[in-house]
Amino acid sequence: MASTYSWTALTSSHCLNQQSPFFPSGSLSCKISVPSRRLSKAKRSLIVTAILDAKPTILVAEKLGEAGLELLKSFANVDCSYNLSPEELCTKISLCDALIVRSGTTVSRDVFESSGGRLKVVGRAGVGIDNVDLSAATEHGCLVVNAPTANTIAAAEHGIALLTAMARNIAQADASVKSGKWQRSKYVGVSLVGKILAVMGFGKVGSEVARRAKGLGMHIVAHDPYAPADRARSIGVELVSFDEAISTADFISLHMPLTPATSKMFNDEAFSRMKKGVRIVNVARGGVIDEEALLRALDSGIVAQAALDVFTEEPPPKDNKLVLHENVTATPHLGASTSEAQEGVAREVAEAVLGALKGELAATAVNAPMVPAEVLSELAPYVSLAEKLGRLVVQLVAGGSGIKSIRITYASSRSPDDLDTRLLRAMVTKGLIEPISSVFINLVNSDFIAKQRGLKITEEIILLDGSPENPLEFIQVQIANVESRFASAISDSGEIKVEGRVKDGKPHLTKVGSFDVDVSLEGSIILCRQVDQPGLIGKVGSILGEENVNVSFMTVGRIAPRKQAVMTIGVDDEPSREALKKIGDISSIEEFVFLKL
Ligand SMILES: NC(=O)C1=CN([C@@H]2O[C@H](COP(=O)(O)OP(=O)(O)OC[C@H]3O[C@@H](n4cnc5c(N)ncnc54)[C@H](O)[C@@H]3O)[C@@H](O)[C@H]2O)C=CC1
Ligand SMILES: O=C(O)C(=O)COP(=O)(O)O
Repeated sequence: MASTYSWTALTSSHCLNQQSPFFPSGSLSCKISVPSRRLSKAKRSLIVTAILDAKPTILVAEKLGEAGLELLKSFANVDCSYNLSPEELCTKISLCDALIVRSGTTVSRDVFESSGGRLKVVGRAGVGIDNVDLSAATEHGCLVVNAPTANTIAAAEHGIALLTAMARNIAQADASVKSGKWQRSKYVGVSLVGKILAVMGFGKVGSEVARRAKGLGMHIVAHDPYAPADRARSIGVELVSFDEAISTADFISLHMPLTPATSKMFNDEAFSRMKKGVRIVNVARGGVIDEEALLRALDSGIVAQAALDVFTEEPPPKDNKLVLHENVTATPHLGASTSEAQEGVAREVAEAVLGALKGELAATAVNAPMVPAEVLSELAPYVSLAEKLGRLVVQLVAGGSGIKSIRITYASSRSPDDLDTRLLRAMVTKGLIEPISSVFINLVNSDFIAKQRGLKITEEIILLDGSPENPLEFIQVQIANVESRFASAISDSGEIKVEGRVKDGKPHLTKVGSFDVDVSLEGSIILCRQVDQPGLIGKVGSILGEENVNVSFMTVGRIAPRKQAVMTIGVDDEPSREALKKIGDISSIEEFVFLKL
C-alpha cells in the first residue's frame, strides 16, 4: 500500500521574489508532516522536489471566468470554494497566499487578521472594492488589486438596457403578458429622444453610458467633481454641479463608486430638488441611494420610476418594498454579467494577482502606488540601495535612543515631477523598521507602520545640474536627535548620516557621517575609526584572514593624511565575536562597529 505523506509549504521560494517591494525577505517557511513510518529515500526526494516546486495557494471565492482560472492554475494551487460563510472564509484564509472575489464576498478586517500574515494579495474580479476593507488590507501589508476595465462596456450596456426597459415598462409588461393579461393602455411609456439625462459619476462606465445615450438622441449633462472637462467636452457632454444635474434631469443614471462621501448622497433632500416625474437608473452601488428615501419619493411621485441593479443589502430581503414596488424594475446585480466581461475580468484579475505574487508592482493596485514596470526596472538598484541604507542607519543608533524623525534626501538631475519617491521611501522604512520589529514592511503598509510607530519621515529632493540619465545620483538617510554607536557617523550638523550611490548597477555606501567611504553594500560591513597610519589595514586584514572571513571591499576615508580616518571593510562572512574583539583591541582603533546588511 502506498505511504501517505503530506506537506504544507507556507510560502514558496520561487514565487516570492526576495527583492519584491511586497514581500518580506527570507519569507520561505516550510512545514513538513510525515507519518511516523520512515519514508524511502525516493519518497523523501519526492517531498523535497515538491517543496522546491511548491506553489502559492489561491482561494477563488466566487465564480470566475475559465480563462482566468486556467491562468491561475498554471502557477498556483487554485481552491475554488464558493458561498463560504464568513467563518469558513476566515478559517480557509490562513492557508492562502491570495484571495479572489467579486462583489458577493465581504473581505473584512477579520479575514486579514485570520490570515496570520500569509495573505499577500486580494484580487477583486471587477471594479468596485467597497466589499474589501482597504484599511485593514493596508495595515496587514496585503495588496488589493482589481480589474477596472474589462466590465465597463457590460455595465454601460446594462445601464442603457435598464433605461430603455424602464421607459417602456418592458419588465412589467412582460410579467403581465405572461400572466395572461393584455394591458396596452396600462403600459404606455415615455420617449427618450430629446430628454435630459444626468450621468452622475463620469468615469469609465458613466462616459460609455453618455456616449450610448447620445446615440438615442438624449441631451447629456454629467456631474463628477474629479472628471476632466476636456474628456467630457470631447464626447459632447457638459459637466455641471450636483444641484444643476439633479434639478434639470428627466433621467438620472448613477455611476460613482460607493465611498463615505457618496454613501446615501441620493437622500430626501436630493429627491426634493429633482423634477417631478424623474426616472432613476442605478447600476453603481445600492448604498449611494438612501433606499427608504427613494421609496418615499416613488410613493409621492417625485420619482416616477426606478431601475435598480444594485441594493444596499444583496440579495435584498424577500419583502424589500423597493423590489416589490410596481414602478421599480430590478435586476440581481447583473451589470458585469456578460460572458465577454466575465472572461475579461477573470483574465485581468488573474494577471494582476499572479504579477503581485511574483513580486511585480501591479498596474491595478488599489491600495499601493502604481509604479509602471519600466520605472520599476530603472529604480530597481535604488530600491535595494534605499533598503540597505535604512538597515545601516538604524544599526548606527545607540540602544535606548528613540528614533523619531528621519530625513531622506534624493539628489537627482531629473525634475522632481519625474521622480516617484514613494517606492524608495517605503524601502528605507522597511530597512529601518524590519530589523528592530516583528512586522514585515512593503510598499502597501510602509507609511501606515511608520506613522503607527511615531516615525516622522521627511523627504527632500536636491536638483543637480547635469544629464538626467540616471534617476538618482545619491540617496542620503539621516536620523536626528539620537546618539550613535559609532560617533563618526554623526555628521557636522549633528545627525547620524549615511549616503549611498549606485555604481555599475550595484548599491554602494559612499558616506558615513562626514567621511567619504566606498563599499559595495553586500554581505556585512565593519566600520573603524582610527588615526590614519601605515600598517593598520594589514592588522585588521590578518585578523579576518585567520578567521577565514573573506574581505570583499576595503576603503579608507580620511580628513587628511595621518589624521582621523574611517576604514570601511566589506565582509562576505560574519566574523566571530572574538575576531571583532581583537579588532577592537587594536590600540590605534578608536571605535568600530559591525553592521549586518
Ligand atoms: N452593477 C455592476 O455590475 C457594476 C457596477 N459598477 C459600479 O460602477 C462604479 C463606476 O465604475 P467605473 O466607471 O468603472 O469607475 P470609475 O472609477 O472609472 O468612475 C467612477 C467615477 O465616479 C466619480 N466620482 C467619485 N466621487 C463622485 C461624486 N461624489 N460625485 C460624482 N462622481 C464621483 C469619479 O471621479 C470617477 O470619475 C464602480 O465603482 C462600481 O461600484 C461597475 C461595474 C459593474
Ligand atoms: O465590477 C463591479 O463593480 C461590479 O459591481 C460587478 O460585480 P460582480 O463582479 O458582478 O459581482
